[in-house]
Amino acid sequence: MLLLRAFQRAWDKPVLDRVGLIIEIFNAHAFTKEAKLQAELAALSYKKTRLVRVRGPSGRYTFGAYGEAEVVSARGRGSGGQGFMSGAGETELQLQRRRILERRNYLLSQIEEVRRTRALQRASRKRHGGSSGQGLATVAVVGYTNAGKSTLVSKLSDSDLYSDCRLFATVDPKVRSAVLPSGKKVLLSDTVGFISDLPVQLVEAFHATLEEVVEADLLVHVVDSSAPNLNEHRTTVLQVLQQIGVSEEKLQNMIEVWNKIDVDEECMDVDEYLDEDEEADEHSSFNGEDDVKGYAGSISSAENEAIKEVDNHNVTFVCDQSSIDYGAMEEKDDYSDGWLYEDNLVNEGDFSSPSTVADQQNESFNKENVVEKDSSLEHSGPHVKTSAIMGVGLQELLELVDKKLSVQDEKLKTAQVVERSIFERKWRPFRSRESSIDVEQ
Ligand SMILES: Nc1nc2c(ncn2[C@@H]2O[C@H](COP(=O)(O)OP(=O)(O)OP(=O)(O)O)[C@@H](O)[C@H]2O)c(=O)[nH]1
Ligand SMILES: [Mg+2]
Repeated sequence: MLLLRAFQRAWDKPVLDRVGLIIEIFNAHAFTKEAKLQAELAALSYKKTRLVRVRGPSGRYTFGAYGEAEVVSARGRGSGGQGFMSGAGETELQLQRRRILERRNYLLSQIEEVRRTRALQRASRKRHGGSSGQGLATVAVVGYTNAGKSTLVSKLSDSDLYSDCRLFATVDPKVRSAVLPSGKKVLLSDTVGFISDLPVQLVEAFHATLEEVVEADLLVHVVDSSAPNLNEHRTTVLQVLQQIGVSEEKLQNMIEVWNKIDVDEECMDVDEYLDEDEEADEHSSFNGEDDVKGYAGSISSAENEAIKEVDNHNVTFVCDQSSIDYGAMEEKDDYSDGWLYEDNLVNEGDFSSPSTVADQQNESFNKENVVEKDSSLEHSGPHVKTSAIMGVGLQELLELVDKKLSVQDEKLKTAQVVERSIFERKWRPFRSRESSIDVEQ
């Protein structure tokens, strides 16, 4: 934190660490009431831990987040003298904390209301969604940020969801309907992308969004197959899914989509981007300060651009689309051949018993992760290779979704029949020979 302030003073510009930057981006992309509430909550939780002593525009000392006013000194927190609000019986720091807490409680109550509304909407969708009065199954599309979830959902549902080569293009879930090859209608839920080391403030703030995932009938995990550290992305997504309470059964049943097969390397990787100056930081003269993660350190032109854009509330992720060779893709004859794979999730006997689905999938994934990136993707589970942007592999994906949902339907029907037959059986008092024996007087 000290280092951040030093940079801030030296450059006379706001300097953000990783968490701060992510929260700023969420804020900049929040348009709906729900997203705005959640982003403010995250910002507030972040601010609470970073209150420092500042001199306001009036010259009065108070506590605030650095960047709000001139930082004077962090000393004197909770002390008497100027730190006290006269007659209020609480220090300035306590006052600021109380204000944050009050606002936080208000936001939480609002978010709770949004959550209730969402639950009602979900229940209604489930009950009345289908044209025949039947409920609709929900398929949540999850994955690391920038994997291509929104592009995929748009293509599958023939709609136009916002997608962009930037961090967290989607900050609130959107539901669109799609028709499966069997003619069955389903709801596709486009969700917020995950990121490694998801700031704790964001996990809490986006809980309402994550509920969509927990409640879905089926999950589709979109992996950006062109990302240099896709293994890490994959692990992150599986871990977050477990953390938010997705059942092991649902994880086992999850379909994996290896997207962006048309490109080897497109966007600069999200983590590379965020972590780059962590590395730079290590080589800076401030080496050893461990609480600086993101944008402090030597500033490359791309990062400089990002900081400026955050400042203007127009955060952009630098991306080079020129590496995509669309012409070459169009020349290929048959895209559908070999897009669909259905290997077993875990090749029993090959691996030492991993404890969770995440472990299992990753062990399987890592085992095959040899030098060549393409082969690293083989044998990790039921998966479909797609290029969402070019509409390749979508039919295969829909077929797999169709198949998975009908298997689930069958299981559900069988379970219901078994349950009914148990409950419909009449109960008769148990009669044994002993019960007819007279008790001796
Ligand atoms: N080359 C290529 N680019 C793709 C493909 N799918 C998506 N993209 C691009 O990848 C970028 C991110 O796509 P989005 O659909 O916004 O990704 P997302 O997973 O929804 O991202 P967040 O909402 O930020 O989590 C955009 O620039 C898309 O045009 C694909 O199959 N091939
Ligand atoms: Mg998106």
